[in-house]
Amino acid sequence: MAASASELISGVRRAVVKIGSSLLIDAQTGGPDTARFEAIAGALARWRARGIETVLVSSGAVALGRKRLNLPAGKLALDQKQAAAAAGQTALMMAWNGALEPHGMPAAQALLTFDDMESRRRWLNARATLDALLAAGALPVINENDTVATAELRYGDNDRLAARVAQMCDAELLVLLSDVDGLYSADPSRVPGAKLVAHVAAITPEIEALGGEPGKAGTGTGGMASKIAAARIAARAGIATIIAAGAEDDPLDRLSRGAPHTVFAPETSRTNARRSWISGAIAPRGTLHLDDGAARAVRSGKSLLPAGIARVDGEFSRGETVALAGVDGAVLAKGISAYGAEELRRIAGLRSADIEAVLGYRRGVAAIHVNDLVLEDQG
Ligand SMILES: Nc1ncnc2c1ncn2[C@@H]1O[C@H](COP(=O)(O)OP(=O)(O)O)[C@@H](O)[C@H]1O
Ligand SMILES: N[C@@H](CCC(=O)OP(=O)(O)O)C(=O)O
Repeated sequence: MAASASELISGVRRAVVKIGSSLLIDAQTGGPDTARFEAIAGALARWRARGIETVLVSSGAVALGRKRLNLPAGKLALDQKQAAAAAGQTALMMAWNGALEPHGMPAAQALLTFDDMESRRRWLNARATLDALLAAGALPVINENDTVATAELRYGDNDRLAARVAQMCDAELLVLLSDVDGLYSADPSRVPGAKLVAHVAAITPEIEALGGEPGKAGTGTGGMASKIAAARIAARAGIATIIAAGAEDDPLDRLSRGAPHTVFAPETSRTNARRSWISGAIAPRGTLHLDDGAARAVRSGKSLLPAGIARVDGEFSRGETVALAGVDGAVLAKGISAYGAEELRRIAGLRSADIEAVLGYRRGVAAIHVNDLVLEDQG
């Protein structure tokens, strides 16, 4: 049986909620729709009270900036769009600050580029920052850094960015709030009688065809095609996606009470997705030679501590995939190193408590966290 939204939500610890421009802009004034910001902030606060941490991905900068800079309606040139994003982003964050502050959730802006998401090292940095923000009780509010993004290297829609953020911060659920309450058999704004698709088990070409032309929608840029593309990224990473209407008093709580929506099921588990990513690493950039105790610990499902590393071969940065070899030289696992090769050479053989004294900082207790390790026979 397919899991309903309420079942999915009840098991979630961390989620990414993306909200589209069409919901946040007051159609009359072109400015922020304050009531909508407040409604979403309240919904996020109630999720937090239920123990669900959320990262918000908010569009709206270009639309708000267009108004602030008195730019014409219609398609903007790239440089105009970038200028609009710069002027609109401050208005967007002022609106989120005003809405979130009364709930004791400081809004923390993070502007990400395509490069941040696709380069492993920057990805790890961004992930660490988001973790730290959530641990400190802040609400990360993410947008694409449109002002510096180049035409070729940008998502352009926040749906796919949100899916990558969900993957990055190890969320179990991605919620795309829009002006439509799900995926329909045809664009409901044009085809009366179009039917809601409640559950998508697999993103087939027939499902993709329902997305229609990307970028045809009004205030938003992505349209349904980019939401389906986002759901696909999430599904492959083991994350469920829900598309639902955001124009309600509590759009998140309503989902638990059976409001209409579309669920896209994950294609795999999050652990399997991470494992296939690690074991698919074509050429590990280095080898960590372990002592017997460490090899036994890794085989029995524990993290690798620096204490058990006897030698480090190769040159690699933190976040890159390395092989783990036993005393006999045979590779027993692969994993994503939390430290670069140079750092590991300095802390190999040390107790975790001594890492900071040697490096001046500590990235983590483990050299490779168990979640980032795949035994050879599991690959
Ligand atoms: N098959 C479909 N089902 C639902 N909506 C669709 C479909 N095809 C196109 N759309 C359009 O996509 C719009 C949502 O995309 P968009 O305006 O970009 O939203 P957002 O600003 O939330 O990202 C809907 O309002 C609808 O007009
Ligand atoms: N970074 C852009 C996002 C544009 C975008 O994806 O819009 P939408 O389709 O409404 O989510 C902005 O803030 O305007």
